[in-house]
Amino acid sequence: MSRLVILSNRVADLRKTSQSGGLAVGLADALRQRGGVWFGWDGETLQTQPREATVEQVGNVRMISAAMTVEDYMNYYVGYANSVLWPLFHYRLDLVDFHAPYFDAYQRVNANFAGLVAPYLQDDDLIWVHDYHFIPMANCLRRLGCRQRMGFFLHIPFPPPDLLAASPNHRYLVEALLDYDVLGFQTTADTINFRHYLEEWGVGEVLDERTIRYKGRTIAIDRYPIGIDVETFRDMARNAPDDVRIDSARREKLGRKQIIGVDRLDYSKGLPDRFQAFGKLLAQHPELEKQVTFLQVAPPTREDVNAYSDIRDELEGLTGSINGRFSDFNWTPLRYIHRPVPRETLAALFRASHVGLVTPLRDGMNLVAKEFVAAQDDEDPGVLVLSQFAGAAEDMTEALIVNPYDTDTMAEAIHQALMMPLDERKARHKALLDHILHQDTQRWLATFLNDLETAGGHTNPPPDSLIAADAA
Ligand SMILES: O=P(O)(O)OC[C@H]1O[C@H](O[C@H]2O[C@H](CO)[C@@H](O)[C@H](O)[C@H]2O)[C@H](O)[C@@H](O)[C@@H]1O
Ligand SMILES: O=c1ccn([C@@H]2O[C@H](COP(=O)(O)OP(=O)(O)O)[C@@H](O)[C@H]2O)c(=O)[nH]1
Repeated sequence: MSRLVILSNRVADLRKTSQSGGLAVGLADALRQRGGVWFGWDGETLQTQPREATVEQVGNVRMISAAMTVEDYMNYYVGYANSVLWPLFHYRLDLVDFHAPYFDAYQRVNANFAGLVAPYLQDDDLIWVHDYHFIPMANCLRRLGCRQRMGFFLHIPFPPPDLLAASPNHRYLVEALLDYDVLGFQTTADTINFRHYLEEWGVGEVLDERTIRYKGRTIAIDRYPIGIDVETFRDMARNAPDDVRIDSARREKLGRKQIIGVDRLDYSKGLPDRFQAFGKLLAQHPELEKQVTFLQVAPPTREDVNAYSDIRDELEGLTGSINGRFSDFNWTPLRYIHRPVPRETLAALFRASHVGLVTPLRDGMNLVAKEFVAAQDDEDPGVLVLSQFAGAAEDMTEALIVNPYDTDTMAEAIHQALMMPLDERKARHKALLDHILHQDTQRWLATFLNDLETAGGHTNPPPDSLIAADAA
C-alpha cells in the first residue's frame, strides 16, 4: 500500500478530538485510520518565510508544517483564499474583493509550500491535496519534478460557469485543477458545474461523466461526499459531561424543548435568516412561550476578513432584539455562544436537543448535519431541519428540507419539527442514520484513494503543459 500524503492549508492538532472546521475533522478521522503524512500551514505568521518545515510524529501520522509571512497571511489567506475564492465559490459575487497582489501571493504561497514539502516526498507516495487554498499545488509540485499520482478534493461548492467567470483568473484555476489525476467534489451538482465550465469555455474534452481529456492526459472526476466516523461520534454523544446532563435535566423538568445550531460565524451559514425564522416562530406561536429555547454555537472565524465582522454585528443585534422582545425573568429563548465548544460537548448537546438547524445559504457538505443525526437516541430522536443548499441535502432527503431565504416557511418547518410524532421522527432518523453509516469517513477515504491508485498517474505523459501554464 502506498504512503498517503495529505496537503491542506489547515492541519489539525491530532492530540485533540476537537477541531474547528469540517476539513480538519474529516481529515483527522481519515488519517488516524490509515496513517501517513499531513502537511500544511501551522497557523503561525512570521516576518520572514522559514526555509524549512517542522516535523513531528503523532501516532501513525507524520505532521509536517510551516509558518507563513504576515504579508502572505494577509494577501493569500485573508485575501485571495477568503476574500475572493470563498465568496466566489459560495455564489456571493457581492462579497468578492479582488486585488492583483492577492493572486500573486496565492501563487507564491503555493510555490513556497510545494518547495517545503517536496524534500519529504517519496516516489510511490499518493498525494492528496485539499481545498481551494491549494488549487495550483499540483502545478507547483510538477515544476519541481514530482511525478507521483496527485488527487484534489474540493470541500466547498463548485459554482456554475457564469459565476466562476466573474473571477479574472477563472481559466487559470480550472486549468490548474486539470493538472491533477483525480478531481473530487462533494456533490453531483458540483461535478456538473465543473463539466459545464469545461464545455462552455472549451477547456479539454469531456469524454464521459467521469473522464476528462486535457492536453493528452486523462483526468478522473467524481463526487465523493465527505462523512464522519459515526460510531465514535455516537459514543461521544452518549457520554455527556456533567454540565450538559444537569442542563438537560433542568429543561426536562420544565418541559422545555431545545433547538440547536452549530456553525462557524460565517456569512455562508445563513445565521441571520435562521435567527429571524426563530423570531417569527415565537411571534406566530405564542403557545411556545417558555416551551422552547434555541442554542446557537457560533465560534469566530477569519476575523481579519471584513465581511466576517459585519455578520457578527448583525447577529448580536438580532440576538438582543429577539431576547428583548420575548424573554422573561425565567426564560431566555435564544442563547448565543460566540466561542468554540469541544466536539465531545457538542455531541452531547446534539443528543439533548429536539431540533437541529442546519440552514446555510450555501455549503460544500456540512458535517454538523451528519453529527446531529449520529448523536440522536434511536428510540426518541430529534429532527434535522436542513437547507436545500447544503451539500448534505443531496442525500439526506429525509430531513425537513427548507429554503433558508424563506424565513416564514423555515419558521413553520421548525414548528413541524417540534411537533412531529414519534413514529415519523423514528422513520426519518433511521433513514438518515443508514445514510451516514453508509457514507462515512472510511468510505470517503477508500473510494477517493482507490480511484487515485488506479488513475492515469504514471501512465499519463509528463505534464509539460504545466510548465507553460499562464495566469490567464
Ligand atoms: O480553516 P478555516 O479558514 O478556519 O476554516 C475552516 C474550514 O472551513 C471549510 O470547511 C469545508 O469543509 C467541510 C468538510 O468537507 C464541509 O463540510 C464544509 O461544507 C466546508 O465549508 C473549508 O472548506 C476548510 O478548508 C476550512 O479549513
Ligand atoms: O465550536 C465548534 C464548532 C464546530 N466544531 C466542529 O467543526 C466542524 C464543522 O464542520 P462543517 O462541515 O459543519 O462546517 P465548516 O466549518 O467546515 O464549514 C464540525 O465537525 C463541528 O462539530 C467544533 O468542534 N466546535
